[in-house]
Amino acid sequence: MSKQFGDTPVFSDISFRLARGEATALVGANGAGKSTLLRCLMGLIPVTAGTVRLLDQEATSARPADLRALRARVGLVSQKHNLVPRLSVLSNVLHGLLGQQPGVRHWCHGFAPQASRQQAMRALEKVGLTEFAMRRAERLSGGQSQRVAIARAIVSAPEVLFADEPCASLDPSAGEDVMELFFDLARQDGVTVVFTSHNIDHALRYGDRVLGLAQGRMKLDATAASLNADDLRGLYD
Ligand SMILES: Nc1ncnc2c1ncn2[C@@H]1O[C@H](COP(=O)(O)OP(=O)(O)OP(=O)(O)O)[C@@H](O)[C@H]1O
Repeated sequence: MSKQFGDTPVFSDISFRLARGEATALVGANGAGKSTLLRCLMGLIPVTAGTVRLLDQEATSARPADLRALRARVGLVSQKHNLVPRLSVLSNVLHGLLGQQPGVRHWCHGFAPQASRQQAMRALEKVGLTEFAMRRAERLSGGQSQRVAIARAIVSAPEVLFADEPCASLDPSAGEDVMELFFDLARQDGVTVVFTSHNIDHALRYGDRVLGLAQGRMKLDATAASLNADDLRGLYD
């Protein structure tokens, strides 16, 4: 596939396959096109040429309703947690169910069906934050907020998780905790993960496979076990 904004190409003629249940690290310098590629994979923005097949469905030509159904099977963790600050932690986790069950009932925990609240509490349990369920999201630390964002991403039991620099805004220790937690949960449930990172060590440690974007091309596509840090540093030259 290829993607350009106006006349400016971001990447051209790239092609790759993601294996189910595997974690793929997407690396490359600032502006290489990692976030753009993730957004294309999720069908949030159109590709300029080529196709994206996601979970055995053609995402690029899907009708809006089919695309919505497809997105409901996918979770996203972004660099900034994007929680709604004035709402409770539990309400924020419930927002992860909006793709499957749209409507105001999943906006605020007070209106949510009991089954959904239980589902959200189970997700909070997985990230170790049940005691914070009723706390306003604005009163959490950065690390706690990112864990809530992970709970929001996994509450709908997605088959694929996309993570755009999930620990970029965290200090090294909190970042390590978030990465460990994220990958533990993904592996337990056999979820397919694609994550972007500027941390070469994380890419090699948490990725089964590494894709490297540079100069608009996929310069690297290999198993993490076959790569060393210098192979990845070459992408930043
Ligand atoms: N909506 C947009 N309109 C025009 N250009 C865009 C748009 N989004 C991204 N770009 C451009 O596309 C290129 C790739 O950006 P992208 O954010 O995908 O890179 P990245 O690899 O994720 O970078 P970083 O590591 O800094 O987050 C950049 O040159 C950026 O300016």
